[in-house]
Amino acid sequence: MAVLICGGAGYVGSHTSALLFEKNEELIIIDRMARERQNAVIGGKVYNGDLNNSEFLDKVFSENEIEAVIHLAASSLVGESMSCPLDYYNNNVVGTLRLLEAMNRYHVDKIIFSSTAAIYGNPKSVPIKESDGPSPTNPYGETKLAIERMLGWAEKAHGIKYVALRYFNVSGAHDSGEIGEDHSPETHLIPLMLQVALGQREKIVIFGDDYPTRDGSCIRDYVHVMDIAEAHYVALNKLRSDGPSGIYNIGNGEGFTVKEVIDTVSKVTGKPIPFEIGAKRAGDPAVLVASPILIRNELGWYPKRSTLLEMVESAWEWHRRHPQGFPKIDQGIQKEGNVT
Ligand SMILES: O=c1ccn([C@@H]2O[C@H](COP(=O)(O)OP(=O)(O)O[C@H]3O[C@H](CO)[C@H](O)[C@H](O)[C@H]3O)[C@@H](O)[C@H]2O)c(=O)[nH]1
Repeated sequence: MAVLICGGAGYVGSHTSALLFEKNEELIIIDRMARERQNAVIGGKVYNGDLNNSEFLDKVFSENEIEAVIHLAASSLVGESMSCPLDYYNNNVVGTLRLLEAMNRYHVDKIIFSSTAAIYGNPKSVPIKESDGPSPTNPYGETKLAIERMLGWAEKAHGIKYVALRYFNVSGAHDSGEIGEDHSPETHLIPLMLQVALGQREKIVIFGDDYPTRDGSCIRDYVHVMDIAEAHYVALNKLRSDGPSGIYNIGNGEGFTVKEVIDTVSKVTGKPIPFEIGAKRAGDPAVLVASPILIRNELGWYPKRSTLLEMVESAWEWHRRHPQGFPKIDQGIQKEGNVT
């Protein structure tokens, strides 16, 4: 039986797919960008399509024997969600609703869901525990919280077991240096800085320097993408062995300011990273740092590449080797494959 990975051509999705492929899992990947990003996918049967399309889901579920779903298909930019909230509800909440309906129709009863630290909003205390009340400050976080709650009700009514993984700030790349972070347009801090180091950008804008933090810039908990991929595999095996549903933080338990990230990127790349101070970004909490204790105690997962240096080195390896990101299809580099 196969594992269905929704959003398997995205940043976390492609690394999770690669890990499961290396573990000899049978994979079905669906992604609405599967054609454009086919070079991000190293194995499995790939379908190009949208979760909101129930007929498409019927095709995927009827053509394959699916044991479990790993669901990472979502719009995930905090700033964009502030200006296009309805798109976020449509892509994230409605897309997941259609997926759960399909799982229910085809009697698939296990799902690993990619949730986010954005559901906490401005935390009352750090490190943030899963038991701390959710209070999102942006529509992106609201949609992920709505989905977590939908999963809870779907379990009660339909017996669909779930693990929701609340990612903090994903960073780094696959050990091969052949898969990595490639968004268009890029908005994330570390890849933007690496573009400065590559000479593709002049400088970085720090979004606010009067937050109540040690140097005034925002603090985030960065976690390596391969550690996140591993968390999905661990969670999948927990559900396979009849473990209970659960919601877990996926972070390191340590936070770094934007200015500290600049210093690390400069050290790793050997290049200065010029910056200027800009306005705060709407919806940005000052500090997000995880308590990663619960998942360690219950699932035995902990981050193995936990230093910022390791994460930036790994991201730099990918960006250095692939300064333009994945080869684009219109550049004529196309893989043999069964993109449907
Ligand atoms: O040009 C930039 C880009 C970012 N930042 C700052 O750098 C930090 C990290 O920003 P990212 O955009 O890299 O990441 P976010 O923290 O906004 O978002 C990440 O965490 C969120 C949860 O809070 C969501 O999960 C989201 O998908 C994920 O990318 C933030 O404090 C942001 O204000 C800057 O100062 N300048």
